[in-house]
Amino acid sequence: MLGNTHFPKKESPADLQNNDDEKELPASEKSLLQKIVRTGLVTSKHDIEVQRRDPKSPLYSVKSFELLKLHPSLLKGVYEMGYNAPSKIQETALPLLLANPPQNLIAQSQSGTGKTAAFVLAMLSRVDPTLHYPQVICLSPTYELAIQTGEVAAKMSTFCANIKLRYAVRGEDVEKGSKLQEQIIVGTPGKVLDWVTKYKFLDPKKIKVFVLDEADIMVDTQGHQDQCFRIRKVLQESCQMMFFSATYTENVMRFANAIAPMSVIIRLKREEETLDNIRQYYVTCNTKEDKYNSLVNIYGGVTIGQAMIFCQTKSMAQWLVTEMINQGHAVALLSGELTVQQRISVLDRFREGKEKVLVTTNVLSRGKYYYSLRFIG
Ligand SMILES: Nc1ncnc2c1ncn2[C@@H]1O[C@H](COP(=O)(O)OP(=O)(O)OP(=O)(O)O)[C@@H](O)[C@H]1O
Repeated sequence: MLGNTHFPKKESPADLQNNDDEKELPASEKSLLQKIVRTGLVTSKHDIEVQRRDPKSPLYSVKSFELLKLHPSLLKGVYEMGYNAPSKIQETALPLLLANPPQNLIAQSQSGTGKTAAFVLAMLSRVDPTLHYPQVICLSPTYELAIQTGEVAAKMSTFCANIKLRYAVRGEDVEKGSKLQEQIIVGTPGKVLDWVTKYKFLDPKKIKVFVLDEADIMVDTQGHQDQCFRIRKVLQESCQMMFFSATYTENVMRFANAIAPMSVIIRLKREEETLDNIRQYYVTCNTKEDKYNSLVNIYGGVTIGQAMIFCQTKSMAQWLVTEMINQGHAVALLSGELTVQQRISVLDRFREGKEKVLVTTNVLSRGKYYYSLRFIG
């Protein structure tokens, strides 16, 4: 029984409590949300900590992208993205990632500090565009996170016409017996493992760079560690391992050392969390109409920049989208039935502000949400 009267005017209404005791968002969802709502780099006041096997070996850090001697087309892509200078983690990570002979790197820093941009730049500069077979594998824990990484790679390689990327995620099919021609494979562990070991769409011996991103989320995901190890096992010993994580627990480090032995380890201590623009509440409702009314009330009473609405079922999401469109809202639906390209385009439109409301099922969330609203900005 929810209606206008039940929605709070301001703080602390009896029937709308601060939802502090709600279960923590799944890490993959939190990470994705952070990427979507983020508008720029998270800067850090802390110093980088570096662990090397030989502390006497020189450690370079660069204050400009020019000093990295990147291919001009790649440098142009970096500037086109609006990056003027390397972030703190990039200052130290990039010279290590690009050094010859290649060396393994384990890097930990919180979300938003520039890890993705760092390893994407390294991946792109290690590729030989004249060779038409996979040379880089980059693993992400979920479909959506893989797409985010692929998008960064696509943007950064705008001026590198001959570098091609292929997603190895659910819904992407390759004709049996064929061989992939793209130099970069970005995907989830299960799909990549299938493509490498079961279908042999690519030759693992030709992989020069193996990237493991969001490794802390993988550690917590059933089966991912094992799948990563199985892919790792068929790669050459000389393959450069790049291991990235937002946190630095014992489990993550055990995983890191198994995937990327003899690594240089770099860490950047965490700044305060930056999600203070997200507050959580819940409203108790009995029917979907109640929930819809509650939603309408929220729209009536609160100034909302953008909202993400998580629904438990596809049919609920579809129903809600139709109702909201009828009310004149600019709404997008992100559902499991969309193709990779369609999902990318939906997320892009939302990020660009063309759509004010994103309704989604557990495509974006692993939790069980009933109209879990998330207001952004
Ligand atoms: N050198 C840079 N200068 C300006 N902006 C940058 C730079 N490097 C990255 N960014 C931007 O900062 C934001 C965070 O970067 P990035 O996604 O690489 O961080 P991250 O540590 O990988 O975080 P996450 O794991 O959440 O993706 C992005 O919007 C990215 O485009």
